[in-house]
Amino acid sequence: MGSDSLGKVAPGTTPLSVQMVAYEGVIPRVGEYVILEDGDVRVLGMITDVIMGASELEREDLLQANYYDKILKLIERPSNWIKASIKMIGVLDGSNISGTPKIPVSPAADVKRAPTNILTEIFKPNDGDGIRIGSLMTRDDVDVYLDPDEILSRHLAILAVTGAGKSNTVAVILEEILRLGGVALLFDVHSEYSNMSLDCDGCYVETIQPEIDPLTLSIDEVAKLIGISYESAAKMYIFLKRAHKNAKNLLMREELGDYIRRAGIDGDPQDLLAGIHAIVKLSADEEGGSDDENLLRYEYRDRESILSLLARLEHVRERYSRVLVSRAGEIVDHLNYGKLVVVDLGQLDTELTDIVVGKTLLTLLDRAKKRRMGSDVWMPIPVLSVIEEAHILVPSMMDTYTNYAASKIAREGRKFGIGLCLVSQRPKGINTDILSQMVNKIILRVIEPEDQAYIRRATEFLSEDMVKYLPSLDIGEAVVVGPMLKIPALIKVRLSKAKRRGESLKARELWKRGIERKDFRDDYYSAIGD
Ligand SMILES: Nc1ncnc2c1ncn2[C@@H]1O[C@H](COP(=O)(O)OP(=O)(O)OP(=O)(O)O)[C@@H](O)[C@H]1O
Repeated sequence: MGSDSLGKVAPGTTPLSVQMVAYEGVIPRVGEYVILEDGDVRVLGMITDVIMGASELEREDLLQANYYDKILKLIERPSNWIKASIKMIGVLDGSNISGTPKIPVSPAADVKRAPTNILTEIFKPNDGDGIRIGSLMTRDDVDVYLDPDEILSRHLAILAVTGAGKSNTVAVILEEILRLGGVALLFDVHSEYSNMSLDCDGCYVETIQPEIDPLTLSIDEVAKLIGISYESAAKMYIFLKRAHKNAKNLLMREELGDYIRRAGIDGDPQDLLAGIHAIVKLSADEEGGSDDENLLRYEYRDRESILSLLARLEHVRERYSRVLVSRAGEIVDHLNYGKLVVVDLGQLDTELTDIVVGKTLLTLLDRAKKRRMGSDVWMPIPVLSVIEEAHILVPSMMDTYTNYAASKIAREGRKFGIGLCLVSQRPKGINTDILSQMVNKIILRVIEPEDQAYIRRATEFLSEDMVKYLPSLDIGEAVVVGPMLKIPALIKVRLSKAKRRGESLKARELWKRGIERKDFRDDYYSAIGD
């Protein structure tokens, strides 16, 4: 028996799985890659389960531990045996893998630990360079690379319970994409990545506070912003649509500023939302009977809808004044090669976040399409867009704007160079159609059986055997499936050197620092003279 020999195949084999019995003293590890040698045929497999027994203790009538003590006194050590289940991955030709064998491997075939050089060859980057995500969980001498082409064209989901290492995985992937000169856009819902620094030469990160020029909003986007739709409030929607159209016409004729001034509201003469607000306000003041064709005509019975629309516009303009900025540039204009743009959404509520993300994704796709069609719009492609907290923005039970935009990118992004990466701690809360189009998945620890079942249903390459590992994974350990890897793998994600805000709190250290600095509330207020 060589040092890499683990055991022999036990009788009762199938083309898809076998059991092995281990040599004495050898304990195979779950997740370990093995090679089954059957004559000239070499089959790569993975150990999916290990069971240990003790021959002298296996009589059915040994129902009390005292019996075990008595036997152990006689024999000192029981003769332990180990059996392991092996799932077949494919037939090996050198380091090339084809499909699973068509006939079962013969009993008593040798089972050996897969050699490092073969595994290194399997997990190395395709065209000389790739995304170095970490190493095999059972073999830290084997680096694992993901194929960026596949991530960009078949998308990616990173799923796990909180604290299992999702954000670190995102940081590693972004760092690697930028190292390759790539372009990335991250929607940072909790300001976790804002102002982070990445560990890669020549790459850079820009954190932007989102701003939207109301002029770039479609009528449906404005309606969403003020919380109405044709279905929920038909009259208001129709009045809004007319005001939107009239404001645009006035803006083109450079007359919008007059209306904004006449209405006595704050606003840049180019601010379309201020213009809509002005038109609705003047129409309310005129009680529907104005001769001015740019104002809204309405019957007295519809006054309630006009007043309600006015109240909503006032509320939205006041609430979102920091984001709705006339003449603001597009977020996608910040993208560049070797650059990560972090959109800091931490200060925004869910409704506005949804509009910013949905609108930016659609602009991204639109620009990429135009560039592809040869129009002279500049846009660096391909771009990986990352949505954190995907269960909020791309939910299964609600019709959000981001849902619409993400599903368009999931379907069409591949053709135009827009990849999507969804990150979530509540997989079952994500829209199932979109999740299943994230063909590549990195799944760190997932405990809830419902989440596991949901992921399983939405993942083409994920077997039951692999789902079994999910609850027991340690921080940073992950099941990785999809065409970004040649074969599914259990990996340990490497720790990124990026500095982020979202890392786990070190409570004792922070309290100690506070005590040392005498950082107490009363001292603080007396120091600032309050
Ligand atoms: N691969 C890893 N190796 C070692 N430590 C890790 C690894 N991944 C994450 N950690 C550590 O675990 C902690 C949590 O990681 P991280 O913030 O990435 O988890 P998360 O799943 O994104 O959590 P949350 O859902 O709360 O955002 C961090 O302090 C991080 O340093």
